[in-house]
Amino acid sequence: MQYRQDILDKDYRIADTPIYDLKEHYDFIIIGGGSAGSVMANRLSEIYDWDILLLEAGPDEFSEISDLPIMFPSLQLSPLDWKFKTEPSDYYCLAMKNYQCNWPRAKVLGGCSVLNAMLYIRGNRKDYDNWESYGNPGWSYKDVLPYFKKSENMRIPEYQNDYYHGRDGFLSVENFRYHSPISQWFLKAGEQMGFEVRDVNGAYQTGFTLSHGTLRDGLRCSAAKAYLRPINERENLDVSLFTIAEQILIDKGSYQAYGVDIMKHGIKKTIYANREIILSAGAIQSPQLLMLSGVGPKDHLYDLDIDLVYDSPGVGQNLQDHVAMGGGTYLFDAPEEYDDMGIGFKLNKIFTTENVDEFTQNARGPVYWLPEVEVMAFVNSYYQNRSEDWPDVQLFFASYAENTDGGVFSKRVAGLTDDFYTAVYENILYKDAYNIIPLLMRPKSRGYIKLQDDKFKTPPLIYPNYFSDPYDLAVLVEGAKIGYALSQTPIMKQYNSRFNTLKIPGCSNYEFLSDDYWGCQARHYTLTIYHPELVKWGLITISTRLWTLDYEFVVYTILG
Ligand SMILES: Cc1cc2nc3c(=O)[nH]c(=O)nc-3n(C[C@H](O)[C@H](O)[C@H](O)COP(=O)(O)OP(=O)(O)OC[C@H]3O[C@@H](n4cnc5c(N)ncnc54)[C@H](O)[C@@H]3O)c2cc1C
Repeated sequence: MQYRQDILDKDYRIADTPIYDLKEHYDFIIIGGGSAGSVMANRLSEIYDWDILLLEAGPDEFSEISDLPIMFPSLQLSPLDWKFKTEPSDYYCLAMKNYQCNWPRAKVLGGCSVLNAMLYIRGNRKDYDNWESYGNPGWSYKDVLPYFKKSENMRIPEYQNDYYHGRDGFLSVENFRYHSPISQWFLKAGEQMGFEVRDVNGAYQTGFTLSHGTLRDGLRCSAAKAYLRPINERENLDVSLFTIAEQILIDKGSYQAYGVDIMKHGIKKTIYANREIILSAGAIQSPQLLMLSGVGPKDHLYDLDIDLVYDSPGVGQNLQDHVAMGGGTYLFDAPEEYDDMGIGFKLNKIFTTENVDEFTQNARGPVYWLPEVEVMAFVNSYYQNRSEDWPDVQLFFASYAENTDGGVFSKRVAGLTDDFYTAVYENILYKDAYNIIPLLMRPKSRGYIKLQDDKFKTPPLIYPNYFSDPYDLAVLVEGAKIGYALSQTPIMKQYNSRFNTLKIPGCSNYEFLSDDYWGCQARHYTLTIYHPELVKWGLITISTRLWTLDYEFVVYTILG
């Protein structure tokens, strides 16, 4: 890394405020220095008169790895991951060890933006408009678009002057610097199926695109890099790393949150807020901390001997996720001009001294590659009104598959069992292959989160209840079939594209590639696309009673 001082970024790193330098009072205390917390710290500290404290349980990011797009999956299950797992199920995650899916969540300044796939994707126009129609002024598409533009530093030349994009924001957006030629096949295949190749963050969402990334000069642009490093000299902002907020202190009479008990390097301290406490500890730990602080379903808190502050049955409920189906592996014959290393991702082809030199000395090459999602598409399943631009399925196209990495990334992060991997991939190890992964845009199934005990360090119990609404499985199957149809387009057939015929163990009694087979595959190779959320927008204006949030995301009192 001595050649890449830009990655070390020494002058702009965030200094950790030692515990003995923390003040007793701040105007605002932000719990969780992830994507949301980093933005809040930046925006609030624009007001010089306000003192801000940002609390983050993890360290600063280890940029040597996290900055490199090719290393995307490697930080999962590392010390920067809380390493959550779903509770065992007999209906989904069946190909995973102990029937539990991994649910990575980052423990680092910048939060999940430090270990995410860097894909820059906005929500659909109609979703925002629906939120507003449920009684949440300020959340329509026309209202949120200016904020997307304000936050964005669009660096893709053709979009820089586009109405839908901004150039002056903190978060830079670029194309990935390296692509496999297969990415062009995917785009062509989309066109051959009648889709447009377009900016899916622009006027219309339905269509195909090369993935846009939250990248700066080809490297990851985490929320910490985007929003915190540029303001590292603001004197009214303290950032306390390695700091766990263990409890939010709430006055039982006024329901006003007034302080936070923290633990840093084994030392406890209470810090008080003059104005607001902002809870941005992510989708899992925000409800966990609320319940530990006495706000949650009263029976559950009673069972765990947690002192009830406010009976709020909605806390931990309404859990939903963009669930996906893994295992959409298609083999193909690489054109003759490519040697036996093929043209997609192969583990032994990437980590070579040549590629490392190319990266360190010329800032080029496969280190700048995100093979997992080279291209993405938003499409309508059979269940969705196709005249509307409101797709219900997203497809990820990877110039890589579980067999091409020898299981080093994919098997490990998904938690696939050895038996599953052996049955489905061992006979095709390192053969040219690509993946198509369908995921749901608007799942109907709802899960929940519960505490195991009254301690923050004990992971909460996560029940995603994937496919508890059968509609979700039906839509996902349709998404897989659209992916399959794409594999049969003339451009893909030109390379003898064919589905991996090694059957999923547990699904062999179903006719191969029938709807039942696809459904069985989804229930075995169930994948989180890492987007859990719990906010119930329909109730948001009264949700200060349920959730401590209102539509302005003010979190400082329970009753609004
Ligand atoms: C593997 C992966 C891939 C993803 N890919 C994409 C993608 O390509 N594109 C995309 O848009 N989204 C992606 N996401 C989702 C996206 O990154 C998250 O939705 C987003 O980062 C969540 O932001 P947040 O601020 O709500 O939570 P987080 O970013 O999770 O931040 C919460 C922070 O709070 C800290 N914290 C928790 N509890 C406490 C406590 N008690 N005290 C102090 N600190 C605490 C945590 O350590 C963490 O840093 C991905 C997520 C993952 C995990």
